[in-house]
Amino acid sequence: MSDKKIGDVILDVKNISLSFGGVKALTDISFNVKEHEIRAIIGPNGAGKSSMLNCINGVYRPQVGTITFRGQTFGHMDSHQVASMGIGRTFQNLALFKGMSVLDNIMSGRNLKIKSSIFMQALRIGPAEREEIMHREAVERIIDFLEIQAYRKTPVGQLPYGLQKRVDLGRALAMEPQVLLLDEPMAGMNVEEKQDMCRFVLDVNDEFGTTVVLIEHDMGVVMDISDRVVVLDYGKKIGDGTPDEVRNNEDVISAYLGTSH
Ligand SMILES: Nc1ncnc2c1ncn2[C@@H]1O[C@H](COP(=O)(O)OP(=O)(O)OP(=O)(O)O)[C@@H](O)[C@H]1O
Repeated sequence: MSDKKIGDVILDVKNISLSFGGVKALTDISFNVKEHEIRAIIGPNGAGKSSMLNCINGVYRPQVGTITFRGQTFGHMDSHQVASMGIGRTFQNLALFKGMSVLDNIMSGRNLKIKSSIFMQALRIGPAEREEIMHREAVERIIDFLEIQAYRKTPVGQLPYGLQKRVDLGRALAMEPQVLLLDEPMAGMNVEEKQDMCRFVLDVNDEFGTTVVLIEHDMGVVMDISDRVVVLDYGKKIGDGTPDEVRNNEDVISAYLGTSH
């Protein structure tokens, strides 16, 4: 990859195990993510990728293990706490407000940052008014950055799928996360949409310095944009390293790259 500066460990996943009844979704998974890195999690269907992301973002509660984010260790936190700490996410299945405009959807991502009371907001008085202007400016910057100015007022449900995914990214960026979790950001996209999304992920990483953790099935994309890759298979970690190291790992080749993915 480029000569960008990778920092210290920002997110440290240690010995995570997660079961659903008798199904072991994750067994003793450890890996870390360094500041400013693009870190991919790959693996065949059912390998445990989404489960891993959902442990980090507080949706699932692992039975064993810890996650340390910027020096703070937790076994489990709820999604709201995780988001407040600076871990943002996009969703595999879009969870946007389809009837609302692009602008309002991205604005909704700033909820965590809004400090004034609902009462002051409703009356638009004093600090609430100044705050609204500030949030609005931040959202407009994101809209410019993602090149969706032309659709600012368009209801999200009327946009093509690739643009909806871009709005989803915009909403996650609106909370100014330090770490961004992307669950299959290019799934269902055509080649051109994938290229655009790749460019935006790289730009977010480069221009905002945001650390990115992504699950992605498209191996070309993963190998192109990731600094390091962790590979899961049947809930276990079978590989961890640079794209080249992972590409040449025998276990990975037989478990994953040899399949039809
Ligand atoms: N909420 C749940 N309840 C029960 N089993 C679950 C749940 N979530 C995941 N699992 C099981 O845990 C295992 C790992 O699933 P997970 O969705 O994390 O894999 P994945 O690698 O993300 O797969 P895919 O690539 O198909 O999205 C699977 O056997 C799955 O059936």
